[in-house]
Amino acid sequence: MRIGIIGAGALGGMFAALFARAGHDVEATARGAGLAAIREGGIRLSGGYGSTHAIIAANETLTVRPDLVLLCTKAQDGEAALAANADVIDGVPVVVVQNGLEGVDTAARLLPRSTCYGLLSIVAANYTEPGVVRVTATAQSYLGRGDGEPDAECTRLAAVLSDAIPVIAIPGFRGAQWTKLTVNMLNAVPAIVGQSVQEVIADRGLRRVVTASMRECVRVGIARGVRFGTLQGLDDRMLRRLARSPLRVAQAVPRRLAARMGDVPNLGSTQQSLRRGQPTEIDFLNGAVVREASLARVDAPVNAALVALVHEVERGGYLPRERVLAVLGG
Ligand SMILES: NC(=O)C1=CN([C@@H]2O[C@H](COP(=O)(O)OP(=O)(O)OC[C@H]3O[C@@H](n4cnc5c(N)ncnc54)[C@H](OP(=O)(O)O)[C@@H]3O)[C@@H](O)[C@H]2O)C=CC1
Ligand SMILES: CC(C)(CO)C(=O)C(=O)O
Repeated sequence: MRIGIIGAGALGGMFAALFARAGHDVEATARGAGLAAIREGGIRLSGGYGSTHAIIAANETLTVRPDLVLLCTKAQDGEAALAANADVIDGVPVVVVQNGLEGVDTAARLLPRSTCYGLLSIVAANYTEPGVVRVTATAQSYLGRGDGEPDAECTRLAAVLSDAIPVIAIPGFRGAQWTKLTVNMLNAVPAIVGQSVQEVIADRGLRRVVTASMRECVRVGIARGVRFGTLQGLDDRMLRRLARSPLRVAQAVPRRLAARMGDVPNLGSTQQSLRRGQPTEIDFLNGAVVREASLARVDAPVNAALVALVHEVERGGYLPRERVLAVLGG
């Protein structure tokens, strides 16, 4: 199959290399140093899905109409990247590989003739240098759209994606996006202090802040009428319990999620942007919680404070852990 990958960074580079290894015909888009490196030396993938060196076509935009497109940019770049490729891909099925709540709706709005799905991935991929990706934790990924059962096309695409990594088609995709948003409460604190997810969760004080942001995310979801999807060992019942629990009890959830990442330090995708000197996706992660809270007319002070701290780091570098502890007043 001819597969177009828009944004060959961490996850996009991983998919491009794994689809090429599986015998698909891959064209990827990238920009700047990433594009130059892929054109010159291909993509070198290592880690959880094995090592492979993929020589693939790479351009600023797709030059050939594919049978399937994966949008793998950070959320803030999705709209511009789709618009730049719209002539070639409108009408082609699109899989949006993105965190946050908005990617699939954005793609469906920009590409009215395409059927757009979202892929929720808990794989941890580090884009260590241009053209080089290391998978530090493997995991099941989840494909879907909307609120209902997966349609036949979704099931077919899940099988195609499984040529690269294990993917299942799921019902209730919107609820699963909220569960993934809750998991992504793991991203902000490591990005603020410059440590791995595992280090942050091992730190009692920082873990309390991560737990508080997760609990707040779930409370906001409940206020918005969300039924949380089942993903990465979490489900609606568990998350509702987390929303009612004191932090001392609720911290079991981030602990379990970090344990599932294994021993290889995972920076998270937000901190990786910072290390490359780029703006982060935080307005689509903790920022989404703040926006949804405002729609539900409830407060989200922990998430609002974390968004502000990540923006401060974007401007001036990592902050001491005390600044994070101060979010909970201690
Ligand atoms: N990395 C991970 O482990 C995980 C990431 N995710 C989610 O997946 C999504 C992708 O994340 P990740 O792979 O880490 O992101 P990366 O930043 O590593 O990769 C995105 C790539 O897209 C490129 N890009 C941006 N705009 C364009 C454009 N207009 N044309 C061509 N290329 C473009 C970027 O280039 P440039 O470098 O120049 O900006 C970058 O190389 C995010 O929503 C993230 O939250 C989800 C689970 C795990
Ligand atoms: C699940 C996690 C934290 C994996 O790294 C992720 O989604 C991210 O880094 O954005």
